[in-house]
Amino acid sequence: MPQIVMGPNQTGKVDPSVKKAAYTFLEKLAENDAVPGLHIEPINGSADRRVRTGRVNDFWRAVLFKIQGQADEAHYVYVGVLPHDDAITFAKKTRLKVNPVNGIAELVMATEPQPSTNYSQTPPAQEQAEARATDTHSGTTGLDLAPDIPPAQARPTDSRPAPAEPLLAQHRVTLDDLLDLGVDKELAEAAQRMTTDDELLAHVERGPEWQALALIDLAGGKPLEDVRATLGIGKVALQGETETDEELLRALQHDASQLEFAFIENDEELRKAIEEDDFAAWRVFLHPEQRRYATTSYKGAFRLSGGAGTGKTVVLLHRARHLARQTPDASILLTTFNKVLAESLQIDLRRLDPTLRIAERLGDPGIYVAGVDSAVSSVIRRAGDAVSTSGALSSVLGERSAAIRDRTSEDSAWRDAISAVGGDLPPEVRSVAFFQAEYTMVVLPHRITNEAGYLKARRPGRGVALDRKKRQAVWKVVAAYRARAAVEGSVDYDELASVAAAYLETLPGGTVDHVLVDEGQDLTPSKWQFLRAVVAEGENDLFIAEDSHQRIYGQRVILGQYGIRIVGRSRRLTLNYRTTEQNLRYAIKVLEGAGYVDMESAEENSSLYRSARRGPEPDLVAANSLSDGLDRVAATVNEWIHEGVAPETIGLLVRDRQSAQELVHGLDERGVEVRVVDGNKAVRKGSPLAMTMHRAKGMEFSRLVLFDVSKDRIPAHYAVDKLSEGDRDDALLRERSLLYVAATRARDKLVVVWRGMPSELLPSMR
Ligand SMILES: Nc1ncnc2c1ncn2[C@@H]1O[C@H](COP(=O)(O)OP(=O)(O)OP(=O)(O)O)[C@@H](O)[C@H]1O
Repeated sequence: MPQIVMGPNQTGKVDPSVKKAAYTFLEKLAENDAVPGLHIEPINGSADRRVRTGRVNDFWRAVLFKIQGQADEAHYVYVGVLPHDDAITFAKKTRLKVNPVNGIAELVMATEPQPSTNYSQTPPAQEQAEARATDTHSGTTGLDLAPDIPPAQARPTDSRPAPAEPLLAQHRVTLDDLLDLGVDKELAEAAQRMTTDDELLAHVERGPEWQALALIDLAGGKPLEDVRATLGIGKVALQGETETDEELLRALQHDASQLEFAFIENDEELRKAIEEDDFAAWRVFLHPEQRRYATTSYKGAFRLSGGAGTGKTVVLLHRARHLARQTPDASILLTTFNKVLAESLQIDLRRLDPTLRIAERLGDPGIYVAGVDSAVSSVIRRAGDAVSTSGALSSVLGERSAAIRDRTSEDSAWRDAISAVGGDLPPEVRSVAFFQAEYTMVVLPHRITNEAGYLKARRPGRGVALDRKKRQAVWKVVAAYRARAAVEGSVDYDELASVAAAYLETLPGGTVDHVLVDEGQDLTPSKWQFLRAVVAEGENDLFIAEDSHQRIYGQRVILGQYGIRIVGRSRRLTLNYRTTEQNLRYAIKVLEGAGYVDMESAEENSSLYRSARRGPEPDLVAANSLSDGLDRVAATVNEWIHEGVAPETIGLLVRDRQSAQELVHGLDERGVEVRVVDGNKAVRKGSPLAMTMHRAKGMEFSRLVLFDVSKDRIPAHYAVDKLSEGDRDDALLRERSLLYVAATRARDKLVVVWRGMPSELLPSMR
């Protein structure tokens, strides 16, 4: 059967019915390219002898490249559907070639603009260019389909008041470097003159995807050798002037070619790739780095860090599929911070590949997707009495009844324990936040069960120094907390994770073969000890996706302290697929000025984060009052809906639940219906969504409003007041991270609204 390869799509926005017709056409082609009615025809006078058009219906034609080679069956590279005449014009001047320097496959076109057309179902060039400017997978699209963007070299660079040093020159990247890498000469020469990110982005959108990404990285200061390594660029030698079919097929398999060309495995993949456009791109087109991390075998635990939106979750999903396919009987745990995020992982896993075996129980063959607390509970349930008879329970909590009937209500239990001990407590520890941190960071991970153990415990990084007397007072509170829980037969989530870890440590081997973790920065030591114990140390045991800049819960964790040895197996993704360069720059500024440390104790760095997409600058709205702010948001949301933005892709984020209710109520009064998303409730279509910034973790929106980012709201006083200095610094860091998480949920447009004085954490205000 012929092999279909999806290429850089040239279709632009079309009706769903056209996509459906294109899918039916390709489905037939993939079965048998000799079927009459497909009309696979060469074009007279075309620039590429391999180009073909095929009949989709009376009006539309598919544009394809047929590569026969020595094989019995041909490969067809599909680059889109166009109205009949446009398809012919386009097919005549487009060419699929092998880059002679590095062997990457590229779709290239003549440079003269295409005449505009009048067909009703295809958007005018302006719209196509706009669609591309906010397109996740912008590629060679529009080398000549974007006549509205003037060629960069035609721009009057000398009209600037004071010419700045070009970006590439700032990093000592020469024209020869670019040519040696394989960048097209014209693109390279123009890129050499670019002085701003925006200018460069506008320009590189016209080149093949790999060239765009290489230039963006180089302009951002990534060393040349790293760019080569990232894209897997080496040297090749073509046999002749033009490539053979075999050389072209090999080129299509190049890591960097797979940014734009994907070998389609089955009808389902084909349907998704066609019908869902860029929303499906993550399933089909991976960055070479993403592909590497999804498929490489590692001798032990691996840590993948990367800014918000760099595709860490995408890598995890692909890696889960890769491991499952490699060893169909393997048991894989795909886990994350909570149930909501786990559910969305499971949905995306099914989208990626509906044929994957989803395990019903932890340890069964297949992929078991669960929040880490559910995975803990399932170990405890399965262990039954052994939790106690193995000594696990007492090793963590001391001697107490094995009955676990309930979950401790942590806040009130700590409050009660603190007031029971009362006056003995030094002021710097007299807060629920202190005890929660002390308990999860010191007491539980060290499995301390009595005062003597606590008196000699090491407490690195805890901020508040405690002498013997203070420790004794603190232990009294811990003992009170535990005594009450023992009576009630309750445990908190971290206690349970510690008990499950202690139980698993008594068993030989692991419960699962592989563990994949998302949002690792928010897991506590007990959860890490559990995850360490659930899989035996060895090849591909733990793969951890995390971003220390996005830690919004708990304290900073150093993985090595909990038996997770990364030792050199740690990499970072830097290309943001979600948001525009403009939104990203703004979000990164939120982080500036604060010291972040990663999960291996190294300093975090956000300076290499880049986006290949452009969009408008964020709107910063200073409202006079709450009512004025609500008026402005109502007007903005109405405007977006009027423009045709799908309501459920509009997000409104606030600091806390009460503000979410106020916002919804206020907008309702102004005739704008908004739905609050809370807890585990699924997101429904039809209305803009309001939620807390915490709840928005892991989500994304096309248009986003951060509402009431006012001085008296963020940082939230209840999160930082009454803490010791050390704990307050960390709480402030989490507030900053929360704002970063919130701002990076925006794909295309970000609006930040405050009332009166803006939050001090906002970039422009510092
Ligand atoms: N190779 C790709 N091609 C197209 N889109 C991609 C690709 N990789 C990621 N994306 C898209 O980028 C967005 C962010 O991806 P993902 O959620 O995996 O990032 P993340 O690093 O986990 O983000 P966060 O840390 O903010 O949760 C998603 O919309 C995803 O579909």
